[in-house]
Amino acid sequence: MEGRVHDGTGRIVVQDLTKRFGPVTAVQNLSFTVEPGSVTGFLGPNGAGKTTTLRMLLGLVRPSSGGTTINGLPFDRLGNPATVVGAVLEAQSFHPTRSARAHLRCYAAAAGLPDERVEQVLTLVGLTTAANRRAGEFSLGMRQRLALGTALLGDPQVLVLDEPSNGLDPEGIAWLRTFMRSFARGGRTVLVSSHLLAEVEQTVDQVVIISGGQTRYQGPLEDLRRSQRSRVLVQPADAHALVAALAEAGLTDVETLEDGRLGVTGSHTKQVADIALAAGVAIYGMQEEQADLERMFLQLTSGEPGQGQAGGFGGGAA
Ligand SMILES: Nc1ncnc2c1ncn2[C@@H]1O[C@H](COP(=O)(O)OP(=O)(O)OP(=O)(O)O)[C@@H](O)[C@H]1O
Repeated sequence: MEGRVHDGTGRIVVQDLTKRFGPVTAVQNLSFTVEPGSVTGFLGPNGAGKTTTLRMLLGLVRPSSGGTTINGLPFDRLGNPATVVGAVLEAQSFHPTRSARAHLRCYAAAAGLPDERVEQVLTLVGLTTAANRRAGEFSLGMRQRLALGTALLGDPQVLVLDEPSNGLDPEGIAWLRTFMRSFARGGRTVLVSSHLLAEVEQTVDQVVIISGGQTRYQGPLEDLRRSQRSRVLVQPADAHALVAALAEAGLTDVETLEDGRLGVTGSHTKQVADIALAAGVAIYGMQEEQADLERMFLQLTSGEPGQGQAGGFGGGAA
């Protein structure tokens, strides 16, 4: 397509990016890469610098230093950007009396796209029946769909969404999740920001976690999950005997909890039960404590700038 001058990959690269607003350093030496064919969650608490980073990526804010590229090019050299990257940022506003269809036609015309594309996009985002209604009367969920439709007009290779679940009902969230997945499955790139890991956990394959304007972790969500080792909580008749038997089997990361149970890290219920049986120790109760991703996310993001834990998890840290 005309204007699509790029390396063809759909890759997003953020390199040594820094943005200062007067005394506030919103983003500090941030580096990460977003690969095509996957949904990447861009995560961090409120004020972490997510929106500022996305605005720099989209050419809306000038970096103090460092830079960003999409398809190997900075935003202002993308030619016809609508065909490369579509974005839904926070606080989208529409002309209140203009219909959804008229709104999309307006943007399509500006990007040199035919009205036919507007009809395709209305179908894509499920707004066909509401197409002639005024955007001012739309619910928040419908406005989000319209914003997404606007972003998709140029059939972009890369989709950037800033906290898109805000204000969506469960049905809308489920729909968006399916949409993002299928978009990425076709080999395209999705970067979606959120301040809640739980919100995107079921959607994303990769995560970039930032806090205080710095990268805390970058890599597959699965690696992060794996790095959080689960624990078996066990109530034995004879704690001393079980601790000794576990140690003999190489399980030495064992602690005694306040309620008298043992917490065995790095094992699973079947292994602990087998060891107890072989040692002749009766077990009164046992339970596996699931890896708590949210707790890890909070740990990762609670550090101040300069206290990053990057490098400590899963080997994919930036
Ligand atoms: N135009 C601006 N002028 C001054 N400070 C700003 C400006 N934009 C952002 N900041 C500051 O930069 C920091 C990062 O803000 P940013 O909006 O990028 O974070 P965020 O991770 O997107 O948070 P949220 O989820 O709350 O939107 C904050 O301290 C914010 O107050």
